[in-house]
Amino acid sequence: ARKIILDCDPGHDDAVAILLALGSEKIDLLGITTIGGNQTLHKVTYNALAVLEEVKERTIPVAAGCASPLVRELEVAASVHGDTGLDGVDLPKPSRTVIDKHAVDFIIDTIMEHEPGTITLVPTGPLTNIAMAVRKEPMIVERVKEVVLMGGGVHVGNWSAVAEFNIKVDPEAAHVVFHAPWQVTMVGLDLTHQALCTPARQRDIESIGTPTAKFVSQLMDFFRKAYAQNQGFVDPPVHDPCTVAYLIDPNVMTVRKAPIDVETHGDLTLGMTVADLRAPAPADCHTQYAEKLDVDRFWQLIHESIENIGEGM
Ligand SMILES: Nc1ccc([C@@H]2N[C@H](CO)[C@@H](O)[C@H]2O)cc1
Ligand SMILES: [Ca+2]
Repeated sequence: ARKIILDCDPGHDDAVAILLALGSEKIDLLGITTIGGNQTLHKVTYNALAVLEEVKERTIPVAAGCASPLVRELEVAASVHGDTGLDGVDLPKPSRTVIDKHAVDFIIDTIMEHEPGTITLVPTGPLTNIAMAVRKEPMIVERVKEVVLMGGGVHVGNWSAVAEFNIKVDPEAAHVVFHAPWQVTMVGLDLTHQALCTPARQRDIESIGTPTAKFVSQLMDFFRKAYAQNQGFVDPPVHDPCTVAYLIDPNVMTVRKAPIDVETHGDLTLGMTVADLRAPAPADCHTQYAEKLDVDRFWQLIHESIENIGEGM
């Protein structure tokens, strides 16, 4: 199984990414690290613990990370995730708390304790924790198998005309991550906007009939309303699980190698991920982005994970 650390800011779609990972035997979720993003660090950390509690998962370590971006002030996405960061569901009270190690140290220690090339980092929020880990222990760059992140986009934005939220909240951190010489797969909005939770997909999930299925459906009810009101979508795109789906089955999406850089100064373009598509990617290109999603396969993976979770881990 693919050993991953999920660095997230739950967040409705982050919650689905957690469940997709938990329910797949192809994924060995070594730990969850949290980052201020969709909501404040305290709220998203509570949410991560509560999602695990919801499926009776009480062993996977959860480590809290950075409260705000490297340089800028934190900007949350309450318009889409609500005041709690996971509005629309009654969350169970977590029966445990975070480990006493900071997320940045958890990331570094886990990578340094495992054989080189075995750990995959899966960031689905702002990239502050990942950038801090690279700066504190540069050795992790060569030891990590790869980074598969939800963020950015090629010619598409959701937090400005051209920038995606996770990148725009902390562009300096994103710049560090995209420039470190490791393999980065950017699962951006051009891909994730294909992962729409239509009523039919939601009904298919709910038909599984377990409390977890109901929980996910309730999350989607809120997410649909928030996305319709604030982003003008008919159905909400579930961004974050696309990263985990790619690790379960790489055929679930096509990827294209291209040099990708991050705008950290522009007025109109701050946080834009700029892919250079003018020529074939150079041989040593270490960045690629996801283009086309096999939508049915994606939702099949989600369905299977929720079924596998059954009445709880
Ligand atoms: N409008 C909006 C803003 C932020 C997010 C969160 N940021 C990423 C998508 O931009 C995902 O990780 C998701 O959790 C989703 C929608
Ligand atoms: Ca997220």
